[in-house]
Amino acid sequence: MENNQSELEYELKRLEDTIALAKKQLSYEKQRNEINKAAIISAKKELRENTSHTISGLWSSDGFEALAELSQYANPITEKIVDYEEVENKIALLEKLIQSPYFARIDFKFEGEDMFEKIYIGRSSLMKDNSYEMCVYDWRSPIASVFYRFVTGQAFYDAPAGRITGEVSLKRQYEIKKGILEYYFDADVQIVDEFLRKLLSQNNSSKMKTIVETIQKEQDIVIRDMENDLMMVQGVAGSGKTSIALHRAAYLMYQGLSTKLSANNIIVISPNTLFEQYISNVIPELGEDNVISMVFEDMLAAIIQNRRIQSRNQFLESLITSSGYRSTIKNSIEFKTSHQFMEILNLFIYDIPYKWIEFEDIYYDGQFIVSKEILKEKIIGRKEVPLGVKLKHLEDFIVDLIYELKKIRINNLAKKEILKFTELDIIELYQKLLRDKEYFYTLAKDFEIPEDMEDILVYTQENLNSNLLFYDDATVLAYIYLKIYGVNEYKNIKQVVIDEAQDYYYLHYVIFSLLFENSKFTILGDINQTLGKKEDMTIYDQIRKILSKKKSSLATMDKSFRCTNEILTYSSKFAQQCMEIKSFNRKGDEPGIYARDSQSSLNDLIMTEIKYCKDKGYQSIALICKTEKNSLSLFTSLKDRIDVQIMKDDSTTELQGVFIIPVYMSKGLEFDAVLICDADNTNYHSEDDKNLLYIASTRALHRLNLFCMGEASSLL
Ligand SMILES: Nc1ncnc2c1ncn2[C@@H]1O[C@H](COP(=O)(O)OP(=O)(O)OP(=O)(O)O)[C@@H](O)[C@H]1O
Repeated sequence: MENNQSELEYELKRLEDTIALAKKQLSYEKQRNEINKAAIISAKKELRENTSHTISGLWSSDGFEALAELSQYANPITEKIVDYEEVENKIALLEKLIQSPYFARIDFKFEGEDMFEKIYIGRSSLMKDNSYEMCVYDWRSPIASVFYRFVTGQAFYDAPAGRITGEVSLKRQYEIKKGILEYYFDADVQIVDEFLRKLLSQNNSSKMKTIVETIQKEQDIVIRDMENDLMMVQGVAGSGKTSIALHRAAYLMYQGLSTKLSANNIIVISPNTLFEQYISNVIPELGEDNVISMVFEDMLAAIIQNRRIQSRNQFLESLITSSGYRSTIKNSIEFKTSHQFMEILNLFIYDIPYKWIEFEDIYYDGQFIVSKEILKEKIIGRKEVPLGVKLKHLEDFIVDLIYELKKIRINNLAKKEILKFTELDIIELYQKLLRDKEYFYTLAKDFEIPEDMEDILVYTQENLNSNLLFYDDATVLAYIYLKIYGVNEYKNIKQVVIDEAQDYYYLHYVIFSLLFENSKFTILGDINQTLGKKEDMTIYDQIRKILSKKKSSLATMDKSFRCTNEILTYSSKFAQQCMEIKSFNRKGDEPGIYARDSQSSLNDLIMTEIKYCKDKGYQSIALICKTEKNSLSLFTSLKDRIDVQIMKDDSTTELQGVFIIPVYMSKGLEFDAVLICDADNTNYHSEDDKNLLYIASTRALHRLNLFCMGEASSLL
């Protein structure tokens, strides 16, 4: 690319000045933290010296005074530590900034002004000393949106004070590494596309990367949306949904500076641990460290407590592999997470104090305290208070009555005995609901129930007797817990980001709405990547209804950035819900289907393909099988021939080198090359299997091939 010499000199000088400014600020911040550190050490010493004799006596009669004295010394230390950590964060940002201070520039003339201003945009901002003038603007600042949304000409952006209009005369992009300007180019649409194509052609790393330099206009609109309480995205595989989700979380953090949103106010919910680990670098790389990240099953486990829960991966494995039980498993989760069953549960929960709690007259030390009628009345009234809370109040009421009459505080053992009925065993209650068939069918009489309801009841009873809570029952129990005890956690959450939206069922969304009653939501999914159930666009209407937010919007993304043209065209035939899928026009090899008569000759072929991929320099080569069972058998036959890993439910290994992975675990991830290794007709024949093939084949960035022993799947 030719650059005018004086422009180049200008840019080199600009870079030098920016780095010098950042270095100066870095040295200032480092000095500040040396002082902070010394102050913390001396304050700690003071605390030790002045309070050591009282710390041991905290439980003595003058303990309270000692505690007050202790906090008098401890509080300033806490403040200094917070200050220290803040400066440490600044230091980390400046160190990154010195390596690569900005990636773009726009020349913008504000309406009514004569001169174009040069606006440099980087991953974080840099302010000139002793002024409010920006040397580099954060990519999340309002003016930076002009870079993502406009080419040269008239442009505008929305600032807190309102819409600002103006004109763009130049858009420039830079590649700066280790403080050195490698190149820059003035961007028109074609050149930007070319730049992006080169970027997308690179080989994969084991972790997801940031996309700040190339965020597309339609992605930027979602990332910066502050209008909607519920922002939904339906995007084809590889359209950047996860990227958008994470950049949006970082953007909301930045917005939080003005809206008092703190790190604890944003939660990103991941479908599983492997995915959580895969995306774990992005938000820190965007300069934000403390966004809460949670795996959905862990949230269920936190609500239910003390019971081991079947993971979604384990659930999918059993759904996919079990031939006899398959339809029962599928119908069971579909029914138990449906609106109908939720209504049945609501009737059941309403009934609990009438039918399932045995109130008793209370005696203490032989003396009558209170009648069961009074106790029941107290529980049945005040419908707006959750049952669990009322039972707790009842407990206090009885204890107080005893104290009034007997003037003694009862000990815990006696309390437990007296108050047996105020503690509910939710699992036992749920079992009763399913065991008492007459009662169950009475509650269900107005609702549509599945034809194999009897099988589902038997299947559930068996599962509840095992020491693992199955995924569907865990969902139901979490719902009952929340309805009975109310929500005590997540009260401070203001923004919830949910990826892989198509994987959650009706009741899951009800749980989200109970947990995060006052939050705003960003929900991203792809109906073509649904596993274990049928899904179409109505899922988004359902979500809208369940979360019932004032303002909501659904954006659709139809362009895939991940796969080559050939892979995308091939994968599209597995997409069941017709929607146009555009590719980024990146070329590659045609996917091939290779069948062999014996496993050993198939393995030889797979080995040849792996060698080819390695020679091409591919960093991540995924051998995808339908199930964990198939993965294990492939692993056994290859492990002595090649360095290969296997991904299982609890794997947290980096996704690098050659690995074998069941298709449902590969969701959301991507690999340089994909080999679908069991593409025969026994494994893939149904409509559900089509979705599996869609997911597996769209994981490939550059190369996709399918292998099978015997007859190839008729779906290929
Ligand atoms: N604007 C962009 N610039 C550069 N790369 C991008 C951009 N948008 C997406 N990508 C890249 O495309 C790939 C797919 O993105 P991502 O995983 O976010 O898509 P997705 O819609 O969540 O995919 P899936 O639903 O298949 O899991 C990633 O490698 C991501 O870095």
